[in-house]
Amino acid sequence: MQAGQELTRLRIEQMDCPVEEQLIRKKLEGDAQVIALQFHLMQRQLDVLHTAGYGSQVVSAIQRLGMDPVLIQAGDQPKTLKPSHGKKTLVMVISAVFLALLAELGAWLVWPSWMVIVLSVIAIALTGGTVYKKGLIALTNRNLNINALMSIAVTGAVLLGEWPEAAMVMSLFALAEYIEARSLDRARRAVDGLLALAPDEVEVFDEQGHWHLQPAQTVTAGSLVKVKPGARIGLDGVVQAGSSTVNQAPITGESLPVLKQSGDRLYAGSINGMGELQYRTQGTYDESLLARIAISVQQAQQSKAPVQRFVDRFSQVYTPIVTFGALALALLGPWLFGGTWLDWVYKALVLLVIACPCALVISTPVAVVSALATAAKAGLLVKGGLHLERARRLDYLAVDKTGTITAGMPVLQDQWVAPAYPLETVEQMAYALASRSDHPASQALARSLEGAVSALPVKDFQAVAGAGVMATQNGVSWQLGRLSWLSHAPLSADLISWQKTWQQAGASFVYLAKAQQVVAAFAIADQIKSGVQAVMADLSRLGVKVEVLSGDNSAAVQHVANQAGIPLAQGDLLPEDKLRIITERTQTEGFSAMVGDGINDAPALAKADLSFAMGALGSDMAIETADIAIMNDDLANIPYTIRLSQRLHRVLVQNISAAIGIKLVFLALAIAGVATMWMAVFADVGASLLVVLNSLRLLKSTPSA
Ligand SMILES: Nc1ncnc2c1ncn2[C@@H]1O[C@H](COP(=O)(O)OP(=O)(O)OP(=O)(O)O)[C@@H](O)[C@H]1O
Ligand SMILES: [Zn+2]
Repeated sequence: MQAGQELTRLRIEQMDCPVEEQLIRKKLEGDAQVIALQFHLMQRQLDVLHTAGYGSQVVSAIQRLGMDPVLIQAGDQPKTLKPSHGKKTLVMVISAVFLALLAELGAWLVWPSWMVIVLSVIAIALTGGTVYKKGLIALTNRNLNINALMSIAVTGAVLLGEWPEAAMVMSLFALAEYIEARSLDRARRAVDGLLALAPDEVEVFDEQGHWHLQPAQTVTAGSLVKVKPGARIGLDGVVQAGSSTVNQAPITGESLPVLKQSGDRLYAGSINGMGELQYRTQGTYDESLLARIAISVQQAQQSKAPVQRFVDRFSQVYTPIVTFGALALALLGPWLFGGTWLDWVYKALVLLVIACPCALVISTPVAVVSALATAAKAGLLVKGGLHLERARRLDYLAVDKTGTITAGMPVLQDQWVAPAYPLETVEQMAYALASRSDHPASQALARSLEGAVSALPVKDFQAVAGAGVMATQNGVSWQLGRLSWLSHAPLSADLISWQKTWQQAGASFVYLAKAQQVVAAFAIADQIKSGVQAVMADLSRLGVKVEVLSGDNSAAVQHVANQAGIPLAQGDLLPEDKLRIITERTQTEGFSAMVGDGINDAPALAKADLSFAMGALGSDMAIETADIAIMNDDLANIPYTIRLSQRLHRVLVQNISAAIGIKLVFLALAIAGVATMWMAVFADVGASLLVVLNSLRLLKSTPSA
């Protein structure tokens, strides 16, 4: 935000349909003081960036649209919203439909006309209030939304003396709106449920030595927090005392509880098992993984899928054309085709009802949000509807080795030390460098040396992505990492033969150099993750070509690729090599994706058409760079994403064809003069309902392999 600007966040209960979004957009977008608008329809939230001090004018502008914006204070948690339509509304709507039916029956049985009129008037009165109010506001803002169209249609029918028709239109519309609102609530709650996982209060140890309850939002980093058996964990932290199995499914999607003991990490939103735990918080609530996920999911809902953008453009053209057509029909119909003027006005009204693009407009966001919620439940953090919609197009997938195909927990196998060189110095220096890095290779060394040696004090520590780590001691430089980075001197015959032996076993190597001279080498071996072969077979069934791109030595990479059943593999790649290869593949192999876990993958991830990050629990890089973060480290989530994307696409196509198809059929019927007005309403709201319910299918059932 720049100086002189202000952000106002509003919760607007009435803003539950794209129709209202349009209304607000029209009102505020022309305003020079309003800099940017961000709609979160599913949360019924609007963020307005405006010049400082203009907030109250924004609020009153929205109030003039007949809505009640409520200010959201910083730090307010996204809360589950009350369903927008209660039992009372349902009773009213059902009575209205019943009365309207009775009026239709009465008209058919030729009851006295006053009886038919009274029944109709009551039905309209029961349901028409809000429709007329919203419709009038829309009309005065020169907007033809569904409420405006319905108001005109019902008024027109009354003026034509078609009382039962008018009652039927109004009550059917109200009924459908009711069901639609309830269905939307369901999709909304699925997302809200994800966001409202952390408890509001946690038990914190204070300076006076007491435990007391405190809002999770106000707990500072480094506090000691206690969590009771069965309770939700409120903040990210590290276990200090106690042991318990913790269900991390809400964060990672993995269904089995994980044992947590002293030193293990805990994540806000997960559920404690049978033991009591005390943990030290790492960061504040807003810095927790859960809060960051919540932000991503919210942002994901805003980035529009291509289909949605098409729909937006379509409806911008479609509604004015049909509305204009209706007007033309009413005015010119009697002249051109004969018939009474009233007949043609009626036809025009039917056309107006059909003109509503509602079904089309809501068909995509509900589907996308439902799919996002389902993905999140499976431990997939998708950063935008766009990515989910495109995943089905995957032709090529580059995978890195360490941490993606392998477990990323290598173990030291053997070490080689230059003849006559003091072993103790090697070990102490290796430990000093390795213990400062979180690269899997360094971690393997650090683990094996931990406790056995003490680290030498070093200065100027530095990590070079895809190469290694370095530092100085007494002015001499020490390096730990890949060979090509730390030395160009020829290797001794002894080291070469030692290397050969371990290369055949598929080991990876890390070298230690003093002033660019190799003084030691370490062979480490990592295990391939279980189930990788099955995932690869699955991917090839889905028509995806897989290739390993790794920074590790080619022999080790080939070894792992063979085990995993991946035919293509390249090793010895620098981060910029990975980037170059991905750039080429996006041109030659079609839609190209990349999955990786380290900072050495970041440039390539950013370049790929679609990027997955593994092990999001470990590295921030994953959440920041990748389009889709796989929280639970499970590669099977990639074919899962492709299938979910295919389902999403099917639903979107079904929705759009149903919405347009139904409209076209009734358009034809209306022009032929066969469609009555309530049939048109049925078609419009029926289509809306159909697409909403169809979209909600994405909330259920997981796509199976
Ligand atoms: N921090 C580090 N500590 C020790 N060695 C490192 C470090 N960073 C890189 N290396 C060395 O450089 C090589 C390449 O590292 P890079 O991170 O690019 O790939 P990788 O993790 O081995 O494999 P992948 O690309 O499959 O994840 C490693 O195999 C290792 O030998
Ligand atoms: Zn509609």
